[in-house]
Amino acid sequence: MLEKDIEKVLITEEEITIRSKEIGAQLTKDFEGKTPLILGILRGSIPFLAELVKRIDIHVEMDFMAVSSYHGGTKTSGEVKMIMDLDTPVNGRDIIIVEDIIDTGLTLKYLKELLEHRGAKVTIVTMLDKKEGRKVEIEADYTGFPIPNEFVVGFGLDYDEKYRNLPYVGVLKQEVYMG
Ligand SMILES: O=P(O)(O)OC[C@H]1O[C@H](OP(=O)(O)OP(=O)(O)O)[C@H](O)[C@@H]1O
Ligand SMILES: Nc1nc2[nH]cnc2c(=O)[nH]1
Repeated sequence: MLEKDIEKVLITEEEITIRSKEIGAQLTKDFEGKTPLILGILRGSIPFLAELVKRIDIHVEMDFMAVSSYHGGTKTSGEVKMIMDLDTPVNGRDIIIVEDIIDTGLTLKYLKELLEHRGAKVTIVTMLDKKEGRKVEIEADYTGFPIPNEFVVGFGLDYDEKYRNLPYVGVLKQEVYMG
């Protein structure tokens, strides 16, 4: 049903599962002896975060923040707005931010600076990295897949709040934006 709106699949469910296992194994090694706080950025990160945490074989805690830089459609407003802050104290903690995508970098730069200012040690994991979209300098420590500069949906990523539930990452047909 939803598939009829998809022009092409960029990353399959199987590829995401395999890559999540690899990143989870790497995080297990790199954070051995620690209990990092896995920080999911709502809403887009949820499907990837759910996939990833199952592959991390050390104790972790989980919390969530909501920020927004995209206000509908495919365009960014350029500013980041705090929608829901953390209540866990973060001073001195290892925080692993989990994101669905880095594009301009504005969201993660804002979050990283905010959490570091509060005394946390921040590590960034992103499922997708659209390097050509960057407006500010920020890099992920662990990346699932680099992708070209195209607007993508699925596996958490939305177009007007829809398509987040697609089990893969894809590009919509042009007519979907016009209709
Ligand atoms: O690097 P940037 O250009 O800042 O873009 C990346 C951000 O944009 C999307 O979030 P959005 O604000 O659309 O919220 P959502 O997760 O609820 O869809 C995505 O989930 C990232 O958080
Ligand atoms: N859904 C979606 N959100 C984004 N936020 C930044 N880039 C993208 C993108 O390609 N798709």
